[in-house]
Amino acid sequence: MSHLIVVLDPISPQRLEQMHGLLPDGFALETVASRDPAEQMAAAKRADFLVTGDLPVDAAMMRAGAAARLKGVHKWGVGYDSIDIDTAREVGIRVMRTTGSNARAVAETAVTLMLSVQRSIVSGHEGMLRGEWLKGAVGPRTFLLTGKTVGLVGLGFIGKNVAKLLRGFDCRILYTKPTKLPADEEREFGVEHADLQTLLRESDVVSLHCALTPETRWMMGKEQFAAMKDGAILINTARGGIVVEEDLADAVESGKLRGAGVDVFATEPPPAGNRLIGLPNVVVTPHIAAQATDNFDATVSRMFENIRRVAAGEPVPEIDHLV
Ligand SMILES: NC(=O)c1ccc[n+]([C@@H]2O[C@H](COP(=O)([O-])OP(=O)(O)OC[C@H]3O[C@@H](n4cnc5c(N)ncnc54)[C@H](O)[C@@H]3O)[C@@H](O)[C@H]2O)c1
Ligand SMILES: O=C(O)[C@H](O)COP(=O)(O)O
Repeated sequence: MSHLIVVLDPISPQRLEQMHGLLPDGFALETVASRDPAEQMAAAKRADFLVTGDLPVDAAMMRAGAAARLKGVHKWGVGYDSIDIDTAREVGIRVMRTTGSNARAVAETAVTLMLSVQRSIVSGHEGMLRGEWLKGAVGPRTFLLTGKTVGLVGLGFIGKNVAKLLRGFDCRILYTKPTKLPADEEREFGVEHADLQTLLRESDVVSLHCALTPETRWMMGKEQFAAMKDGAILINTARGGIVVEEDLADAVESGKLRGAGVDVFATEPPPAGNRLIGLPNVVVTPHIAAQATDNFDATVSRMFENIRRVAAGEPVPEIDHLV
């Protein structure tokens, strides 16, 4: 009997062909061509397994899927804030992810955004495209990353990779998370634990690397930006819902913060009029931090293996198992 895997996010024909090449025996693969909720719901009703990147799998889809033939939902990546895992548990649908699979890619993006803002790369580039030679104007707004204090909010797979990448920059690295790392791990990654207030007060660069949860939703707002160092920068490659975007725009516009690097938005794609897009020294990217063509085959193979295991009644490795 063939099991049907449906990928909710639209993907290119080339990627789909690559995925077909990695499909285990006894499985068929389809994608949904649009982000239309009715088509997403129809997919939940015909699939044995759903794969989702950023498209939500909500309670209604879980229930409709469970009433039909849905057995599992696999997050393509790590952050599962758009998957209703409470309902999945209630209706007996397995939820999985590929923990840590994109940590290096996201860490590289976070450091790239830090450098882009510190070194005024994008404002210089945009000036050149407009035919303007901004050497004199941009120069005074250009700083080193070397030697700065970087505060990491969250120090899991991604935060640890950021700490490793920053080694060559001789930064002081602070981190905050609910449980402190053992001392030998702090030494290994060259990081010092701090509470959020201390981290905000002392960091030149604050970079977010925690999940979006009820505790972290809107965690970075007016009060937190006011507590940051004058002229500091904020990097967000975690989730848009952690940051009050209007407050961040105010903090940059007022000059309190010197800039920001933002890969993720509260609503994606961000609606027209989002103030972060177009602010000088706010570098924005379309949620691409996790993307790395180099990782594609390995991530897809791991996802398919997890799904194959559920279909065969075998355990999924603890690290990828959510529900
Ligand atoms: N932009 C992207 O494409 C992209 C890609 C991958 C992951 N992400 C986001 O990054 C997040 C982190 O990924 P990861 O693989 O490092 O996950 P992880 O689970 O390994 O690490 C999360 C860290 O956040 C910490 N944390 C939890 N609550 C916290 C709080 N209230 N304050 C501070 N820290 C807290 C945890 O202790 C842990 O250290 C994901 O949940 C996802 O939302 C974004
Ligand atoms: O959580 C993740 O792994 C990343 O944000 C990638 O997920 P996406 O498919 O939502 O971009």
